[in-house]
Amino acid sequence: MTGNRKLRRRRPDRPRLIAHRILGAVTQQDAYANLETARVLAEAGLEARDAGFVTELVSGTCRLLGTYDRILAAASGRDSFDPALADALRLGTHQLLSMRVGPHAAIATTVDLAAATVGEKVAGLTNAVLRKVAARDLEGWVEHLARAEDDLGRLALRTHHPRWIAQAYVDLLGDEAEEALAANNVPPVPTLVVRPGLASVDELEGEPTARSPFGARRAGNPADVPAVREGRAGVQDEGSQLAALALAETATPTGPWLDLCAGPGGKAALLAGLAIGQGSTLLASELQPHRAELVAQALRAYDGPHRPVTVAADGTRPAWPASTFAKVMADVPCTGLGALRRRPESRWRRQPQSLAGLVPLQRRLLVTALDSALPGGVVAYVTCSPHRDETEGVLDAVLAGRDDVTREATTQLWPHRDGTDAMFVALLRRS
Ligand SMILES: C[S@@+](CC[C@H](N)C(=O)[O-])C[C@H]1O[C@@H](n2cnc3c(N)ncnc32)[C@H](O)[C@@H]1O
Repeated sequence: MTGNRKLRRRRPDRPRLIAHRILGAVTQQDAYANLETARVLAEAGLEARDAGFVTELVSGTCRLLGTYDRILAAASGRDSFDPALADALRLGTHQLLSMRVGPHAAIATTVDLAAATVGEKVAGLTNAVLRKVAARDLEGWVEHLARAEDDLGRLALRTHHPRWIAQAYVDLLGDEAEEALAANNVPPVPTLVVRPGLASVDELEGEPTARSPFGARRAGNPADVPAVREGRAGVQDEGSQLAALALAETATPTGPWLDLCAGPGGKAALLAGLAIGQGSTLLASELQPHRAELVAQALRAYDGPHRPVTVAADGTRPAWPASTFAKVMADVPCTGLGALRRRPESRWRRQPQSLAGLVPLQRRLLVTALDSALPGGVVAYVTCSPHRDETEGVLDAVLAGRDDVTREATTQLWPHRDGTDAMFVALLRRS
């Protein structure tokens, strides 16, 4: 590269530089794309149009990351790149294949970005690889790569999921799996929820949710809604609202309520208001102190004699006597395979081995939840994953050893059927 050509290199534009920084935090430091985007944009002071461009660039790139990596490998003949170069190429690929950015602009701006963030030495490689990527559209690439695949591999490629997740969906849904997987590629409109007794649904300024009487869908920044800013409302998927409602509406003896795995506090915030409405008090318990702090924040607007209590505690070693609670929410840590619409990078980060680590914990937490319930009390076992190992598998293993528990109802929600996260809810009554 001569000195003259170096002088002609443009500085990358700020939105693309910011998108590159956010993507680096996601791919190299395990940040969550949506949280990192919100954090960086809050400080960046970009115009709304540029902020929208960054959000689409990052979330779209993360959602199709595995597909783009396969395209880049095929286009370059290389299995790996310097991490910062890989991120620049991924962003360029998303602009070429999934955004309305012209090929010349997508390639030229990505070459500038790679040169500025990695070094002038990668400019030629970036240009050459992206020209090859631009030779096909996304559908063409998927068809090209699918030639070497079996049926499951083709389904995974077409819907932009890793093979093991496509397999789990096929196991659950058969022919309906493709529709369900495709629904994970459509980002949902944010859903807001009131704290019962503290705000009305009208105050959410959105379209009321179909099944939860406490929610409304509203595009835009939730913090623009006064009730959200004041802690009298929050953000919560309708499926999560329905899980809390199912427990709250089940007839039980009188007694306090427990949320065993409460962080960051979505279900606890709804349950706390519903408990107050029934003359009860919610104890919200969460293992991680910083997440317990988020729960306390979510519950901050409640007051009065039945106001909720938050503690940081290990749910497998309860800090309360057995047989104490009328209603127990066990919303256990899970793979989150049911919330892929809202967490764009999650499908590529999770591995099948994640299940092996989570299932024993899920079983232990369910045992504690059941032991914590009063005779006649009800436990809601909830996952935001439809994976059989985390749902029916855990129930089978735990309930096989207990004759004091009756299964009353099971619900599996799906984005493509219900417009919610794929939340699993089982109601279990202790005798
Ligand atoms: C699926 S999230 C709960 C979501 C929450 N119910 C809501 O609606 O916002 C699971 C939570 O369980 C917590 N957790 C993990 N292990 C735990 C344990 N041994 N005891 C209690 N909580 C635990 C995690 O830190 C995480 O916050």
